[in-house]
Amino acid sequence: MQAERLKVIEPLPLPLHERLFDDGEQLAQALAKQVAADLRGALARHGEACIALSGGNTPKRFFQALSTQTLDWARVTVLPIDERWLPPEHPRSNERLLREFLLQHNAAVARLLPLYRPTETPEAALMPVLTKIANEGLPLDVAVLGMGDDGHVASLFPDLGYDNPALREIGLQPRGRAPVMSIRTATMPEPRMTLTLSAIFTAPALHLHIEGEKKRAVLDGAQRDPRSTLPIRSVLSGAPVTPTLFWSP
Ligand SMILES: O=C(O)[C@H](O)[C@@H](O)[C@H](O)[C@H](O)COP(=O)(O)O
Repeated sequence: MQAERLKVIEPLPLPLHERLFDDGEQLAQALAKQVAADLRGALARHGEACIALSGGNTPKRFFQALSTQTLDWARVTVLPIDERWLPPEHPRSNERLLREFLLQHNAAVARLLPLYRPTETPEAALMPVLTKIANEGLPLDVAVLGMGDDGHVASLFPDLGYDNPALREIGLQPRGRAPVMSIRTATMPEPRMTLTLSAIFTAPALHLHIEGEKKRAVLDGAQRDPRSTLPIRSVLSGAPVTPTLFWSP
């Protein structure tokens, strides 16, 4: 009798809608149009809209394109998805990034809900920030996530919880966890405040804005490997809606 041949079944990649562009400028224009449509839909449905946006370098062109979109920005609330614990005038501040690149032109009248407070540490400001975000910023209507080369999203880094596994639960569990947490990581120069996936996943419109081959390879690996522990894998596996990837080389 022929020995039974065990067929190795490759795990299916996690679901992800994909919109691919030739360059960052085309991506920025398309993402701005999509997000503007998402915001108009939220405004039509419930008279206001709340959007959470990642910081870093990638989103600058997108923010500039979004700032000129026509919609009722006065009824839009903007949150940084995370914040480096630095004053808003610091060049690395995500609040500064939003004020300089998004809250201009048509979007100048939008309301910003910053995560930063002038306290020595993010832990000292956690409860007032968490309360304000929970009461005035959630649920989200739109969230746009970036990703680091190491597969981090927001300020949820791969070493999250290395010294306290409970932190990994708080940050990466898809629901039922605190919406905001303070983060310390060996890979970044300053402590952070970040939305958790519990908060990010309240957005019915969830977009990933990722550029470059290196990040694409990290994303593909996390999408296909069920053993991946990268935070981006937690986004793809836990999101209640299928995210849309906006990618260019
Ligand atoms: O504060 C931050 O750094 C961001 O919120 C972070 O999550 C960002 O999306 C990635 O680090 C990618 O950053 P770049 O776009 O600069 O590569």
